[in-house]
Amino acid sequence: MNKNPPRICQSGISFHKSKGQHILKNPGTIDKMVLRSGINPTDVILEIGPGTGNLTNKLLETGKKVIAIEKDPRMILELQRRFQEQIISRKLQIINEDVLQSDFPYFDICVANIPYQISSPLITKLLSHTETYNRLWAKPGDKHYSRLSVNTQFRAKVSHLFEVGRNNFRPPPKVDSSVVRIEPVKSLCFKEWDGFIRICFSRKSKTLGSIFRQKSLLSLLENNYNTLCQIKSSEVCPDNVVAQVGLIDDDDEEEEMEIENNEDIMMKSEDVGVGSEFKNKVLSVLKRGEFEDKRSLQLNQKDFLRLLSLFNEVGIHFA
Ligand SMILES: C[S@@+](CC[C@H](N)C(=O)[O-])C[C@H]1O[C@@H](n2cnc3c(N)ncnc32)[C@H](O)[C@@H]1O
Repeated sequence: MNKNPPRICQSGISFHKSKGQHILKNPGTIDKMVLRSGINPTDVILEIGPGTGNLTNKLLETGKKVIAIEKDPRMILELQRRFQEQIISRKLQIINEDVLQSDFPYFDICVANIPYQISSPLITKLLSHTETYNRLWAKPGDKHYSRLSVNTQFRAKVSHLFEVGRNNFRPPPKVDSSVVRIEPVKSLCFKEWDGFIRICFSRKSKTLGSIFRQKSLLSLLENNYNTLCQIKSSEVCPDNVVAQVGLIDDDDEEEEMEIENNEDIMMKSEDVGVGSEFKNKVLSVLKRGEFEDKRSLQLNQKDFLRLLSLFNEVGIHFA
């Protein structure tokens, strides 16, 4: 006999715990989730696992476009029955797929009551990372703190919003839940940020003063600087030229890179010798921000942003 029989709960559909089908039955919790998710006026919303559509309904009430990915065909039929009008007016798009196997459509914000079984791979997929959480959220001073931590926290801000007790679900799961907001940060050019962070973490144990004194690095930065100055004076489209002098390849796998040994960087750096004027410019930025004697392992997100903007202020760029 089946010890864990499915229970009939809504519109004649039996919910399977094995598929993570715990339907939110408390309208207050749904309202609060939508309210606190911080949806912007132009956002396209992605909902993962809409089930019978209780959260979908509230999301549609915001007037935004909703794209819902659901694996269970029985739920799809129910959604099609419940939201005929919104499907016709293209306010709701339903995709009948396993979210872990499907390519994400374009979306600005993801609001979902996600199935517990897939929460880890799903969040990993959402953040496009495969690393462990320790490394993702490590802070300065933690043993896991690395270029990866800084880059992930650059891309996403994570905050805990509120708790939802297990009795708000039908059937109730074994544990209470948390509503968490994972907010991708879009403001800065990631390529430039990543180029800069790679350099800062190239020799973790060294001070920034010693890293930025390396001839190969100074020569590379000076080449970039001169090219940008030429672009400015001749009004050539900067994007094209900056791409040609791109500092460092996008290789997220390498956590630590020794600049001295990195042929990739050396190859891109034409050995033109470093003018002392340029070297002074770089060192004066470090001095101005009091970064010369600091090590990357001690710095947080704000410190890195401040140093990058000090470099940018004097025309030094990293992408
Ligand atoms: C926790 S229920 C949430 C239902 C509804 N959104 C609510 O708030 O009441 C999770 C839903 O995710 C669906 N689901 C489970 N695994 C999935 C997967 N791999 N891809 C897409 N949907 C999945 C289940 O069928 C179920 O409808």
